[in-house]
Amino acid sequence: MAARVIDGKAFAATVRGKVAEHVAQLKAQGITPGLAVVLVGADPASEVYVRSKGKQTVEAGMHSVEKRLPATASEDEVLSIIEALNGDPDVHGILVQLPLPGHLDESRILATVDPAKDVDGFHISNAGLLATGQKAMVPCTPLGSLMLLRDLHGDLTGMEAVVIGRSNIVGKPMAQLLLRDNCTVTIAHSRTRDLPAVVRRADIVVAAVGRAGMVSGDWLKPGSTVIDVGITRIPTESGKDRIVGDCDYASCAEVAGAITPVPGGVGPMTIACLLANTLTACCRANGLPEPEGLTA
Ligand SMILES: NC(=O)C1=CN([C@@H]2O[C@H](COP(=O)(O)OP(=O)(O)OC[C@H]3O[C@@H](n4cnc5c(N)ncnc54)[C@H](OP(=O)(O)O)[C@@H]3O)[C@@H](O)[C@H]2O)C=CC1
Ligand SMILES: Nc1nc(=O)c2c([nH]1)NC[C@@H]1CN(c3ccc(C(=O)N[C@@H](CCC(=O)O)C(=O)O)cc3)C=[N+]21
Repeated sequence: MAARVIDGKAFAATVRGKVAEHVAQLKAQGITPGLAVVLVGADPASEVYVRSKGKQTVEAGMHSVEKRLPATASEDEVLSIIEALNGDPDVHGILVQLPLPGHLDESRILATVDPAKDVDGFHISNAGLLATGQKAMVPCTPLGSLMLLRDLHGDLTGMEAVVIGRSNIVGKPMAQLLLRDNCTVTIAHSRTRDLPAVVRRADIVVAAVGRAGMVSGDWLKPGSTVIDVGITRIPTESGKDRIVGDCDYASCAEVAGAITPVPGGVGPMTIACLLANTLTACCRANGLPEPEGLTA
Protein backbone atom coordinates (compact mmCIF):
# COMPACT_ATOMS: atom_id res chain seq x y z
CA MET A 1 0.00 0.00 0.00
CA ALA A 2 1.23 3.47 -0.79
CA ALA A 3 2.41 5.56 2.16
CA ARG A 4 0.39 8.42 3.53
CA VAL A 5 2.00 11.69 2.44
CA ILE A 6 2.66 13.97 5.41
CA ASP A 7 1.67 17.46 4.27
CA GLY A 8 4.25 19.66 5.98
CA LYS A 9 3.24 22.64 3.90
CA ALA A 10 -0.35 22.54 5.18
CA PHE A 11 0.71 21.78 8.76
CA ALA A 12 3.16 24.69 8.67
CA ALA A 13 0.36 27.01 7.52
CA THR A 14 -1.68 25.91 10.56
CA VAL A 15 1.26 26.59 12.88
CA ARG A 16 1.77 30.03 11.34
CA GLY A 17 -1.95 30.74 11.78
CA LYS A 18 -1.69 29.90 15.51
CA VAL A 19 1.39 32.10 15.81
CA ALA A 20 -0.43 34.98 14.09
CA GLU A 21 -3.37 34.67 16.52
CA HIS A 22 -1.03 34.89 19.52
CA VAL A 23 0.83 37.80 17.95
CA ALA A 24 -2.46 39.67 17.50
CA GLN A 25 -3.22 39.18 21.22
CA LEU A 26 0.23 40.44 22.20
CA LYS A 27 -0.10 43.46 19.94
CA ALA A 28 -3.39 44.34 21.67
CA GLN A 29 -1.24 44.59 24.84
CA GLY A 30 1.29 46.80 23.06
CA ILE A 31 3.90 44.07 22.49
CA THR A 32 5.16 43.20 19.00
CA PRO A 33 7.46 40.17 18.69
CA GLY A 34 10.51 40.89 16.53
CA LEU A 35 12.87 38.62 14.58
CA ALA A 36 16.27 39.67 13.24
CA VAL A 37 18.09 37.66 10.56
CA VAL A 38 21.80 38.23 10.04
CA LEU A 39 23.08 37.26 6.59
CA VAL A 40 26.79 37.42 5.83
CA GLY A 41 27.61 37.14 2.12
CA ALA A 42 25.26 36.41 -0.74
CA ASP A 43 24.88 32.62 -0.97
CA PRO A 44 21.91 32.22 -3.39
CA ALA A 45 20.20 29.45 -1.35
CA SER A 46 20.53 31.54 1.82
CA GLU A 47 19.04 34.53 0.00
CA VAL A 48 15.94 32.46 -0.81
CA TYR A 49 15.49 31.31 2.81
CA VAL A 50 16.11 34.75 4.26
CA ARG A 51 13.57 36.30 1.90
CA SER A 52 10.86 33.78 2.75
CA LYS A 53 11.62 34.09 6.48
CA GLY A 54 11.20 37.88 6.27
CA LYS A 55 7.96 37.58 4.32
CA GLN A 56 6.43 35.02 6.70
CA THR A 57 7.54 37.02 9.75
CA VAL A 58 5.66 40.06 8.48
CA GLU A 59 2.62 37.94 7.51
CA ALA A 60 2.45 36.67 11.11
CA GLY A 61 2.28 40.28 12.27
CA MET A 62 5.82 40.38 13.65
CA HIS A 63 8.52 42.97 13.31
CA SER A 64 11.21 41.81 10.85
CA VAL A 65 14.81 43.05 10.77
CA GLU A 66 17.40 42.04 8.18
CA LYS A 67 21.08 42.73 8.72
CA ARG A 68 23.19 42.11 5.65
CA LEU A 69 26.96 42.14 5.63
CA PRO A 70 29.36 41.54 2.74
CA ALA A 71 31.10 38.14 2.52
CA THR A 72 34.32 39.99 3.44
CA ALA A 73 32.94 41.26 6.78
CA SER A 74 35.31 40.80 9.71
CA GLU A 75 34.43 38.74 12.75
CA ASP A 76 34.36 41.90 14.88
CA GLU A 77 31.80 43.49 12.54
CA VAL A 78 29.54 40.44 12.80
CA LEU A 79 29.95 40.28 16.58
CA SER A 80 29.11 43.94 17.04
CA ILE A 81 25.91 43.58 14.96
CA ILE A 82 24.88 40.65 17.16
CA GLU A 83 25.67 42.57 20.34
CA ALA A 84 23.53 45.47 19.14
CA LEU A 85 20.63 43.08 18.45
CA ASN A 86 21.13 41.46 21.88
CA GLY A 87 20.55 44.89 23.41
CA ASP A 88 17.62 45.88 21.18
CA PRO A 89 14.34 45.54 23.14
CA ASP A 90 12.31 45.35 19.89
CA VAL A 91 14.15 42.19 18.84
CA HIS A 92 13.14 38.94 20.60
CA GLY A 93 14.73 36.48 18.18
CA ILE A 94 18.10 36.50 16.41
CA LEU A 95 19.08 34.08 13.62
CA VAL A 96 22.54 34.05 12.08
CA GLN A 97 22.12 32.37 8.70
CA LEU A 98 24.45 29.42 8.14
CA PRO A 99 26.77 28.58 6.52
CA LEU A 100 29.01 31.54 7.33
CA PRO A 101 31.98 32.47 5.12
CA GLY A 102 34.96 30.27 6.01
CA HIS A 103 37.10 32.96 7.67
CA LEU A 104 34.53 33.46 10.44
CA ASP A 105 34.54 31.40 13.64
CA GLU A 106 31.05 29.95 13.67
CA SER A 107 31.07 28.70 17.26
CA ARG A 108 32.29 32.04 18.59
CA ILE A 109 29.60 33.90 16.62
CA LEU A 110 26.79 31.57 17.72
CA ALA A 111 27.98 31.82 21.34
CA THR A 112 27.58 35.62 21.17
CA VAL A 113 23.82 35.45 20.53
CA ASP A 114 21.89 36.02 23.78
CA PRO A 115 20.59 32.50 24.63
CA ALA A 116 17.16 34.00 25.40
CA LYS A 117 17.01 35.35 21.83
CA ASP A 118 18.57 32.27 20.24
CA VAL A 119 15.52 31.18 18.21
CA ASP A 120 17.66 28.68 16.25
CA GLY A 121 18.57 26.90 19.50
CA PHE A 122 22.22 26.73 18.39
CA HIS A 123 23.81 28.32 21.49
CA ILE A 124 25.63 25.77 23.65
CA SER A 125 23.54 26.75 26.66
CA ASN A 126 20.34 25.86 24.77
CA ALA A 127 21.92 22.62 23.53
CA GLY A 128 22.87 21.82 27.14
CA LEU A 129 19.41 22.68 28.47
CA LEU A 130 17.81 20.42 25.87
CA ALA A 131 20.24 17.58 26.62
CA THR A 132 19.49 17.81 30.34
CA GLY A 133 15.72 17.94 29.83
CA GLN A 134 15.27 21.59 30.80
CA LYS A 135 13.36 24.42 29.17
CA ALA A 136 15.37 25.48 26.12
CA MET A 137 15.08 27.14 22.76
CA VAL A 138 14.77 24.09 20.50
CA PRO A 139 16.27 24.04 16.97
CA CYS A 140 13.54 24.66 14.39
CA THR A 141 13.99 21.71 12.02
CA PRO A 142 13.92 19.04 14.78
CA LEU A 143 11.02 20.86 16.49
CA GLY A 144 9.04 20.93 13.24
CA SER A 145 9.79 17.26 12.61
CA LEU A 146 8.64 16.37 16.14
CA MET A 147 5.39 18.29 15.63
CA LEU A 148 4.68 16.24 12.49
CA LEU A 149 5.42 12.99 14.34
CA ARG A 150 3.24 13.89 17.32
CA ASP A 151 0.41 14.89 15.01
CA LEU A 152 0.63 11.55 13.20
CA HIS A 153 1.19 9.20 16.13
CA GLY A 154 0.09 11.04 19.24
CA ASP A 155 2.25 9.41 21.92
CA LEU A 156 5.67 8.24 20.63
CA THR A 157 6.46 6.18 23.74
CA GLY A 158 8.40 3.00 23.05
CA MET A 159 8.84 3.57 19.33
CA GLU A 160 12.19 2.67 17.74
CA ALA A 161 13.63 5.83 16.16
CA VAL A 162 16.70 5.96 13.94
CA VAL A 163 18.17 9.39 13.21
CA ILE A 164 20.65 9.38 10.32
CA GLY A 165 23.03 12.31 10.79
CA ARG A 166 24.67 13.69 13.94
CA SER A 167 25.02 17.41 13.26
CA ASN A 168 24.50 19.90 16.07
CA ILE A 169 21.72 21.62 14.15
CA VAL A 170 19.60 18.64 13.10
CA GLY A 171 20.65 15.10 14.07
CA LYS A 172 21.67 15.56 17.72
CA PRO A 173 18.78 17.80 18.82
CA MET A 174 16.35 15.56 16.91
CA ALA A 175 17.63 12.56 18.87
CA GLN A 176 17.27 14.50 22.15
CA LEU A 177 13.65 15.39 21.39
CA LEU A 178 12.75 11.81 20.43
CA LEU A 179 14.43 10.56 23.60
CA ARG A 180 12.42 13.05 25.64
CA ASP A 181 9.27 11.67 24.02
CA ASN A 182 10.31 8.17 25.20
CA CYS A 183 11.49 6.72 21.89
CA THR A 184 14.33 4.22 21.82
CA VAL A 185 16.81 6.26 19.82
CA THR A 186 19.71 5.27 17.60
CA ILE A 187 21.90 7.89 15.93
CA ALA A 188 23.57 6.71 12.72
CA HIS A 189 26.31 8.53 10.80
CA SER A 190 28.94 8.08 8.12
CA ARG A 191 30.83 5.48 10.19
CA THR A 192 27.78 3.37 11.01
CA ARG A 193 28.24 -0.26 9.99
CA ASP A 194 25.44 -1.76 7.87
CA LEU A 195 23.17 1.30 7.83
CA PRO A 196 20.34 -0.54 5.99
CA ALA A 197 20.13 -3.08 8.83
CA VAL A 198 20.04 -0.30 11.44
CA VAL A 199 17.32 1.57 9.53
CA ARG A 200 15.26 -1.62 9.17
CA ARG A 201 14.71 -1.67 12.96
CA ALA A 202 13.06 1.72 12.94
CA ASP A 203 9.42 2.64 13.43
CA ILE A 204 10.54 6.23 12.80
CA VAL A 205 13.39 7.17 10.43
CA VAL A 206 14.68 10.73 10.36
CA ALA A 207 17.13 11.26 7.48
CA ALA A 208 19.35 14.34 7.88
CA VAL A 209 22.39 13.63 5.75
CA GLY A 210 22.44 15.71 2.58
CA ARG A 211 22.86 12.83 0.11
CA ALA A 212 20.14 12.77 -2.51
CA GLY A 213 18.05 9.60 -2.50
CA MET A 214 20.40 7.65 -0.22
CA VAL A 215 17.71 5.81 1.76
CA SER A 216 15.99 3.28 -0.45
CA GLY A 217 12.66 1.60 0.18
CA ASP A 218 14.21 -1.82 0.77
CA TRP A 219 15.98 -0.42 3.87
CA LEU A 220 12.66 0.30 5.57
CA LYS A 221 10.49 -1.70 7.90
CA PRO A 222 7.06 -1.87 6.25
CA GLY A 223 4.69 0.71 7.70
CA SER A 224 7.41 2.88 9.24
CA THR A 225 7.28 6.69 9.29
CA VAL A 226 9.92 8.53 7.26
CA ILE A 227 10.86 12.14 7.99
CA ASP A 228 13.10 13.37 5.18
CA VAL A 229 15.07 16.42 6.30
CA GLY A 230 17.66 16.35 3.51
CA ILE A 231 17.73 19.02 0.85
CA THR A 232 19.95 18.71 -2.20
CA ARG A 233 19.72 21.07 -5.14
CA ILE A 234 19.75 19.42 -8.55
CA PRO A 235 20.13 21.57 -11.67
CA THR A 236 17.47 20.92 -14.30
CA GLU A 237 17.36 21.58 -18.05
CA SER A 238 15.07 24.58 -17.55
CA GLY A 239 17.92 26.21 -15.62
CA LYS A 240 15.93 26.27 -12.38
CA ASP A 241 17.11 24.02 -9.55
CA ARG A 242 14.94 21.24 -8.23
CA ILE A 243 15.30 20.05 -4.62
CA VAL A 244 15.34 16.43 -3.53
CA GLY A 245 15.53 14.71 -0.16
CA ASP A 246 17.77 12.02 1.34
CA CYS A 247 15.17 9.35 0.65
CA ASP A 248 14.44 7.76 -2.70
CA TYR A 249 10.84 8.89 -2.61
CA ALA A 250 9.36 6.43 -5.12
CA SER A 251 10.70 3.27 -3.46
CA CYS A 252 10.28 4.55 0.13
CA ALA A 253 6.65 5.53 -0.47
CA GLU A 254 5.91 1.92 -1.45
CA VAL A 255 7.13 0.52 1.88
CA ALA A 256 6.67 3.29 4.46
CA GLY A 257 3.39 3.92 6.28
CA ALA A 258 3.89 7.68 6.06
CA ILE A 259 6.52 9.92 4.49
CA THR A 260 7.33 13.61 4.20
CA PRO A 261 7.86 14.83 0.62
CA VAL A 262 10.64 17.17 -0.48
CA PRO A 263 9.67 19.90 -1.12
CA GLY A 264 6.57 20.39 1.01
CA GLY A 265 7.59 18.39 4.09
CA VAL A 266 10.05 19.45 6.77
CA GLY A 267 11.26 22.65 5.05
CA PRO A 268 8.10 24.72 5.58
CA MET A 269 7.91 23.45 9.19
CA THR A 270 11.39 24.85 9.85
CA ILE A 271 10.28 28.40 9.09
CA ALA A 272 6.96 28.00 10.93
CA CYS A 273 8.89 26.87 14.02
CA LEU A 274 11.24 29.82 13.71
CA LEU A 275 8.20 32.09 14.04
CA ALA A 276 6.88 29.95 16.91
CA ASN A 277 10.23 30.22 18.71
CA THR A 278 10.26 33.99 18.23
CA LEU A 279 6.81 34.18 19.79
CA THR A 280 7.95 31.94 22.67
CA ALA A 281 11.05 34.10 23.24
CA CYS A 282 8.89 37.24 23.27
CA CYS A 283 6.46 35.73 25.81
CA ARG A 284 9.35 34.64 28.07
CA ALA A 285 10.98 38.09 27.80
CA ASN A 286 7.74 39.72 28.93
CA GLY A 287 7.00 37.23 31.71
CA LEU A 288 3.86 36.05 29.90
CA PRO A 289 2.63 32.45 29.65
CA GLU A 290 4.02 30.56 26.67
CA PRO A 291 1.77 29.63 23.74
CA GLU A 292 0.50 26.07 24.05
CA GLY A 293 1.30 23.51 21.37
CA LEU A 294 4.03 25.61 19.79
CA THR A 295 6.95 24.45 21.94
CA ALA A 296 8.49 21.01 22.42
N1 LIG B 1 14.51 20.94 5.74
C1 LIG B 1 15.16 21.83 6.46
O1 LIG B 1 14.56 22.72 7.00
C2 LIG B 1 16.62 21.70 6.68
C3 LIG B 1 17.31 20.83 5.88
N2 LIG B 1 18.64 20.64 6.07
C4 LIG B 1 19.28 19.63 5.21
O2 LIG B 1 19.48 18.45 5.99
C5 LIG B 1 20.65 17.79 5.57
C6 LIG B 1 21.57 17.60 6.77
O3 LIG B 1 21.96 18.86 7.26
P1 LIG B 1 23.09 19.01 8.39
O4 LIG B 1 22.72 18.18 9.55
O5 LIG B 1 23.31 20.45 8.55
O6 LIG B 1 24.32 18.35 7.60
P2 LIG B 1 25.81 17.98 8.07
O7 LIG B 1 26.58 17.88 6.81
O8 LIG B 1 26.24 18.86 9.16
O9 LIG B 1 25.63 16.51 8.68
C7 LIG B 1 25.38 15.40 7.87
C8 LIG B 1 25.42 14.14 8.70
O10 LIG B 1 25.20 13.05 7.82
C9 LIG B 1 26.16 12.05 8.07
N3 LIG B 1 26.48 11.29 6.87
C10 LIG B 1 27.17 11.71 5.78
N4 LIG B 1 27.27 10.72 4.88
C11 LIG B 1 26.64 9.66 5.40
C12 LIG B 1 26.43 8.33 4.97
N5 LIG B 1 26.88 7.90 3.78
N6 LIG B 1 25.76 7.49 5.77
C13 LIG B 1 25.29 7.90 6.96
N7 LIG B 1 25.45 9.16 7.44
C14 LIG B 1 26.13 10.01 6.67
C15 LIG B 1 27.37 12.77 8.59
O11 LIG B 1 28.13 11.85 9.36
P3 LIG B 1 29.54 12.26 10.07
O12 LIG B 1 29.15 13.04 11.27
O13 LIG B 1 30.13 10.94 10.38
O14 LIG B 1 30.30 13.04 9.05
C16 LIG B 1 26.75 13.89 9.41
O15 LIG B 1 26.52 13.51 10.73
C17 LIG B 1 21.22 18.65 4.44
O16 LIG B 1 20.73 18.15 3.22
C18 LIG B 1 20.63 20.01 4.71
O17 LIG B 1 20.52 20.79 3.54
C19 LIG B 1 19.31 21.26 7.09
C20 LIG B 1 18.67 22.15 7.90
C21 LIG B 1 17.28 22.48 7.71
N1 LIG C 1 20.77 29.75 11.15
C1 LIG C 1 20.16 28.94 10.30
N2 LIG C 1 18.97 28.39 10.63
C2 LIG C 1 18.33 27.55 9.77
O1 LIG C 1 17.23 27.03 10.08
C3 LIG C 1 18.93 27.29 8.49
C4 LIG C 1 20.15 27.89 8.19
N3 LIG C 1 20.75 28.70 9.11
N4 LIG C 1 20.76 27.65 7.01
C5 LIG C 1 20.12 26.84 5.98
C6 LIG C 1 19.18 25.81 6.57
C7 LIG C 1 18.16 25.27 5.58
N5 LIG C 1 16.88 25.74 6.05
C8 LIG C 1 15.67 25.60 5.35
C9 LIG C 1 14.58 26.38 5.64
C10 LIG C 1 13.42 26.28 4.88
C11 LIG C 1 13.32 25.41 3.85
C12 LIG C 1 12.09 25.36 3.03
O2 LIG C 1 11.15 26.10 3.26
N6 LIG C 1 12.03 24.49 2.02
C13 LIG C 1 10.88 24.35 1.13
C14 LIG C 1 11.20 24.67 -0.32
C15 LIG C 1 12.24 25.70 -0.59
C16 LIG C 1 12.80 25.63 -2.01
O3 LIG C 1 12.06 25.29 -2.96
O4 LIG C 1 14.01 25.89 -2.14
C17 LIG C 1 10.42 22.91 1.14
O5 LIG C 1 11.19 22.02 1.53
O6 LIG C 1 9.27 22.67 0.76
C18 LIG C 1 14.40 24.60 3.58
C19 LIG C 1 15.56 24.69 4.33
C20 LIG C 1 17.05 26.44 7.19
N7 LIG C 1 18.34 26.47 7.56
